[in-house]
Amino acid sequence: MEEVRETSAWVARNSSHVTIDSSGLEKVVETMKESIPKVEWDYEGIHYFDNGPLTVQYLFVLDALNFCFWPDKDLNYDHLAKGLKEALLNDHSAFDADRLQKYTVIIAVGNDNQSLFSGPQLRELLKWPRSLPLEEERVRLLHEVGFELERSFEGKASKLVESCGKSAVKLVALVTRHFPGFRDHSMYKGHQVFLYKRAQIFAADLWGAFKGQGYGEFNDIGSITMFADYIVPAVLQQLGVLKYSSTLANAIQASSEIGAGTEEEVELRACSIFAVEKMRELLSIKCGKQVLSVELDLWLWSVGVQCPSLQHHRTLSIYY
Ligand SMILES: Nc1nc2c(c(CN[C@H]3C=C[C@H](O)[C@@H]3O)cn2[C@@H]2O[C@H](COP(=O)(O)O)[C@@H](O)[C@H]2O)c(=O)[nH]1
Repeated sequence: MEEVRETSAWVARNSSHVTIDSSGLEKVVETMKESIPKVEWDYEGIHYFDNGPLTVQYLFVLDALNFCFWPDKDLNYDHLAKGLKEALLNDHSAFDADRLQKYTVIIAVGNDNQSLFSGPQLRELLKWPRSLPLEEERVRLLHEVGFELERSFEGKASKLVESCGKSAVKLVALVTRHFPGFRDHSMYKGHQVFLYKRAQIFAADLWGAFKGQGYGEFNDIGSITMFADYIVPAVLQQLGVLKYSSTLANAIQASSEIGAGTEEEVELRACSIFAVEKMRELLSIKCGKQVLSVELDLWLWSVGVQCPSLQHHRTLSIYY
């Protein structure tokens, strides 16, 4: 993911609101000298897994919807992973490409209070009692996944993965080429910046779930960067690796929304990618330890979600 690395580095070099504190970074690396924290993929035991193509379909649907849980304070990633797992256990064809194109949202209600749309509703699939954040977008993205899988990959996410010849880089390129909803990029000070959070986490989820074998075998897993979400930047800030301008720090503290595509938002995400790359480099130079960004990400993310007081930035976005 050279373009993710390069454009994030450009943002970090030109940033106005977020900086990377090299002494903070060194301190964190110092604490990791003895042992690098290792977190098992699915340490929570919440994902569907059957070691076959249905798991690939599950992970692709999961990562198509893996964004923006915070507007509902009771909702989080676990609900999505578990809800989709349960749906699949109840009905093995729930994520068939034709079915994905039929999920609906209550957009309009008729005079008799009946939904004007038939078809199963996404929130029923997830057994969520009220509307989901960005629900219309979630339904639109499900349709896009179903439509394009049917059109180009015989309806199967496993075919998409098979066509990448064990390359995570190719997988990310193919996913972003075929599925516009995964094209996570921004304009920043006149430069196009690539972040590709959901496309990259799909490759990482395959790698983690299949333990680097079968559908999860990638010869270039080291090319994937961390996944720029809203949890890891907050953890990096808490660890003293990221420093925010006082205006940005106050906005996050006050839970004010940070607009999608603003300088602040792009910097929070891009500087996180750059900081994790630096952390990885430093671990290699100082301790001779080779770590993957994916492994650092999973550790940082698990620290963040276990800290209920963590204040993260709030952006309405379909990308993370
Ligand atoms: N950087 C990074 N971000 C991640 C994940 C995951 C889940 N990965 C699973 C795969 C295997 C593991 O066992 C994990 O269970 C979700 N997120 C992001 O977090 C946010 C949700 O937070 P909250 O609202 O508190 O649930 C939201 O932006 C979501 O997209 C990750 O791994 N890394």
